[in-house]
Amino acid sequence: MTDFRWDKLATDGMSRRGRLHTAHGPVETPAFMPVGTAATVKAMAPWDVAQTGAQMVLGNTYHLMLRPGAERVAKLGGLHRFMAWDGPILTDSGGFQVMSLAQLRQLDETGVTFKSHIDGSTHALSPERSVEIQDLLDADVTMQLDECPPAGWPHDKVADSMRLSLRWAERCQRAFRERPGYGLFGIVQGGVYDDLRRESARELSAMDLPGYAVGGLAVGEGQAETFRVLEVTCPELPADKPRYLMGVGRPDDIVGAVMRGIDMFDCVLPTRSGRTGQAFTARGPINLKNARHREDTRPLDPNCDCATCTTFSRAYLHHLIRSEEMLGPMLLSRHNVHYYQALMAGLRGAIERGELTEHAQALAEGWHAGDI
Ligand SMILES: Nc1ccc2nc(N)nc(O)c2c1
Ligand SMILES: [Zn+2]
Repeated sequence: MTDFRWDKLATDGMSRRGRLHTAHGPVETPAFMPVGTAATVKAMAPWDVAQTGAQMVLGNTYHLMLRPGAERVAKLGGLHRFMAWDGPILTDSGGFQVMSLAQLRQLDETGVTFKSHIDGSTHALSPERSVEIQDLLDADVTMQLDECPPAGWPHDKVADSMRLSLRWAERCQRAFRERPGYGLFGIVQGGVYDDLRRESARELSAMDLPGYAVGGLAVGEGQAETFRVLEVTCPELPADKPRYLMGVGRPDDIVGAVMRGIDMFDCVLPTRSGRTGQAFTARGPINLKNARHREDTRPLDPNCDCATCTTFSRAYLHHLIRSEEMLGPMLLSRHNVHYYQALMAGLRGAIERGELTEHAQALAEGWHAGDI
């Protein structure tokens, strides 16, 4: 059984090309993890997800503890067998989802209690219970339970929240069941306050965890602030451990974050926007709902070799989305996740060649050129 570790293979400025080794296989970094919230990457079968080149997917403690239940998933053989994904899985710890989805939630030192958004039943999530749930799910990467302060909170409230998350990190580390190939990641908090970000990163670094996430971003602060926080935070994290920016983002967000030292990403954007007809292409995003596509026989993205782009015309995709046919979200989700994986593969190659700056420039020119 392999030990959980991240190998740094090359660097280019602040960016790194690496490889994460987990119980369920390797992950080339920089990596994008499609979000599989309720044990499915929405509208995609696991073989579709694998075909995009994705190696690791994300699951959610919050959703799975409510339905079908963590003990039930364990009884059914764990999340890998349940959803037929035999690659690595990272699960978020639930705190963020509770604050954004649950009703009547109460957060205090012990953890968070809340009512299910599904049936109103009451649940409690402590650092220990969150780690236990992620163990029951058999997640390769467990995320600490944390609090994600909403954008706009004042310094003193963010400081209290960040220090609570640090105490929860300690409790998660004590509760985590060490076994080869599995790791617990800490989550840096601190809002947009440099001093708090540095304190959180330094305290978590001292815990010598196998990986570090940067949380509390992608909450509406805007790209410039996101990048500024990364410029403050990443240098405070161990150079030989993977860094995961949670909930990010658009393609240009990802490129900028890789250039500032981030190795792992997850975001609902490629799947969620795919379901509404938005497609990411080398010439920027396009919306297939737009009437201009209704007789366009060209592929979605001539630079893309995915099954959607090599089989169907924009006219057909426009028809599917307009008709609200199930195949529309399926085909666009596949293309978008494929596009994100191709973006990551391009970034990995550019870092290996020491050409990330030029590569990022070329990508930005394409996106700004706009659709033809
Ligand atoms: N933008 C995000 C997305 C997911 C998060 N998950 C956790 N656990 N913590 C955060 O701060 C997050 C932020
Ligand atoms: Zn495509």
